[in-house]
Amino acid sequence: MGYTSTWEKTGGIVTLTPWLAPIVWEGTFDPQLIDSIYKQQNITIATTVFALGKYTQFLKNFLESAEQQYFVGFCVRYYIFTDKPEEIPVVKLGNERYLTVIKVPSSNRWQEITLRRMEKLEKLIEGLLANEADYVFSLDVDTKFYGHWGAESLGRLVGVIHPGYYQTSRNQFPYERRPESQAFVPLEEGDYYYGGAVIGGLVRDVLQLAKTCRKQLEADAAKSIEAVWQEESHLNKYFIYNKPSKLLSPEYLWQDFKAKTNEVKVIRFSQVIKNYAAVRPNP
Ligand SMILES: CC(=O)N[C@H]1[C@@H](OP(=O)(O)OP(=O)(O)OC[C@H]2O[C@@H](n3ccc(=O)[nH]c3=O)[C@H](O)[C@@H]2O)O[C@H](CO)[C@H](O)[C@@H]1O
Ligand SMILES: [Mn+2]
Repeated sequence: MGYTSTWEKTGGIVTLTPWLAPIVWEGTFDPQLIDSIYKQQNITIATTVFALGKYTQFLKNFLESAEQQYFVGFCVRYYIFTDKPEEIPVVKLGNERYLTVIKVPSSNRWQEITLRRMEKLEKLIEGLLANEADYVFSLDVDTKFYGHWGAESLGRLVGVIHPGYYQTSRNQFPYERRPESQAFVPLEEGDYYYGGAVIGGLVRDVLQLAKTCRKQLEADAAKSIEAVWQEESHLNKYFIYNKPSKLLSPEYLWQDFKAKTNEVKVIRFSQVIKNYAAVRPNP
């Protein structure tokens, strides 16, 4: 695909940030070409996913669809954090695809489960990932892959534009607005609103992100303050001062209940519809 055709196909869509990071949309890249470039490098992609309490029910669809769409042909190592190892489904994995289950304590607050992901990610990378993988993605489990997700998503530090806010103006972003929180963002700052469901990049860069957010979460906890969107708020703060080198468009994080729009030509990964009251341990 040539340079001109790239621009012709992207009508109406912003494909570069003001700091010249690509925003990945259908039509801006050639999936076969990019995959073939990265395949020569023999890389391993670690993928962490948390399934605590009733969220183990999402694993089967997550893993089965990932095997169809996610880094097909690459070495992928899944790390599943759970308090219920006996509920991990048996899913047939492709060649060079591995799954490790890591037992973690249960929690009766969903907010604690989501924010603890930063600490667990940090420890996992420090413990073993540094030698086992080149890139890492941390993904929500209440999701399903519907389309190709390959090497076009790789970069030093990768965030996803939240599907609910890609057409929203900055002052409407749901950043943490209380100055007491470490996640505080003033009204005149911020570039995009990123979703907490997808974080990626080189192992070293994701480690730095996880460590920083973990410390900020602890500082907040010491003051008995919890950011409005837990670790997602801290992630958004981090990305303002440590800009991602690549952004994924909402094609990489949609929501099943949302109607498809003109801009989004392909839905690759999407939050499934869930009954919050039925799956979460607390309101
Ligand atoms: C689309 C998106 O960006 N989603 C974010 C959003 O809400 P969500 O409604 O997507 O949050 P959620 O309930 O899916 O929780 C996030 C993740 O935590 C895990 N989990 C949660 C509860 C539980 O009982 N068991 C369990 O395992 C699971 O991996 C889940 O995917 O805000 C959260 C902030 O707290 C996270 O930043 C989510 O990533
Ligand atoms: Mn979710």
